Amino acid sequence: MTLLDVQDLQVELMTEAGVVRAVDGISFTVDRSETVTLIGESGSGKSTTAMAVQALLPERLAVVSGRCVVDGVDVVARPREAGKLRGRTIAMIPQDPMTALSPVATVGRQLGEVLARSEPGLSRSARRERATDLLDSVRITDPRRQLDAYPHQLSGGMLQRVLIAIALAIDPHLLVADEPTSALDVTVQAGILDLLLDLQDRTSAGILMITHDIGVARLVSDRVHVMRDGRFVESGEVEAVVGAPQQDYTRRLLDAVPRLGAWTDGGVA
Ligand SMILES: Nc1ncnc2c1ncn2[C@@H]1O[C@H](COP(=O)(O)OP(=O)(O)OP(=O)(O)O)[C@@H](O)[C@H]1O
Repeated sequence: MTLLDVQDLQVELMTEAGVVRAVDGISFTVDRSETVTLIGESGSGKSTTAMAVQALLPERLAVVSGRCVVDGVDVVARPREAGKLRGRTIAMIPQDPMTALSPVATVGRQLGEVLARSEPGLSRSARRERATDLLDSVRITDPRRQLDAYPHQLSGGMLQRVLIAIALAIDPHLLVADEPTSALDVTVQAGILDLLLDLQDRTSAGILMITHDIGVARLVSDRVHVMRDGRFVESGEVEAVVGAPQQDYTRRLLDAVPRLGAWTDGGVA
């Protein structure tokens, strides 16, 4: 069975300026062990899609139609059941690790709270062991000591590793990663992406990756969908799309990859 099956998804957002059709009839799938990337400029509808897949759009402000089936459950038709999938089947890796954790609780406590929900039978000491193993699995050195650290004591890259450990604590089938490296220093970005791929190998999770960065897409994706104004303008295997883009928009997106040298402020028209 396909892990995530999205068919003709449409999302209209009620904004102060009126109704915006943020997602306009897109269809795609993600299987276990597969990474599918939505790539596009800011405002193209990527994050709205990621939120719709998790039934996280505010009901009063968003009209969602189409099908969005996660592990056999259509989260558009049955948003209440989607709540049960979150934190069990679906986990999210957020964009900004600096603000995603509570500043007043230690890493160990925040990881422990997730474990207490996902594995209620664990004793306190077993939870601590499991939390240590999880930090170890995201390559945090001296994990036992880091359990007692507060978020402000860790770097952005370390915090993103902690958030990945928290996501993994529930053994998710589907990971939704919305720009997981864009808030991080370039020197640690590749390490985080490499870690995600390594964990995917071990867990067979499917990944829905959201990025505006063609370098990220190229590194992690099996397939990509290029998004513009709520629609897919081009889809395919990553090497085909990046190597021989068929659409002008994709070509301009590729050309917009920052290079050393002249700075142009053109964006992608
Ligand atoms: N809270 C909001 N209020 C008003 N408009 C919104 C809101 N959220 C999204 N939109 C609009 O919906 C459309 C899709 O936005 P979305 O955030 O999904 O795009 P995106 O590709 O993820 O961009 P970004 O990378 O900047 O997050 C845009 O036209 C955007 O202006």
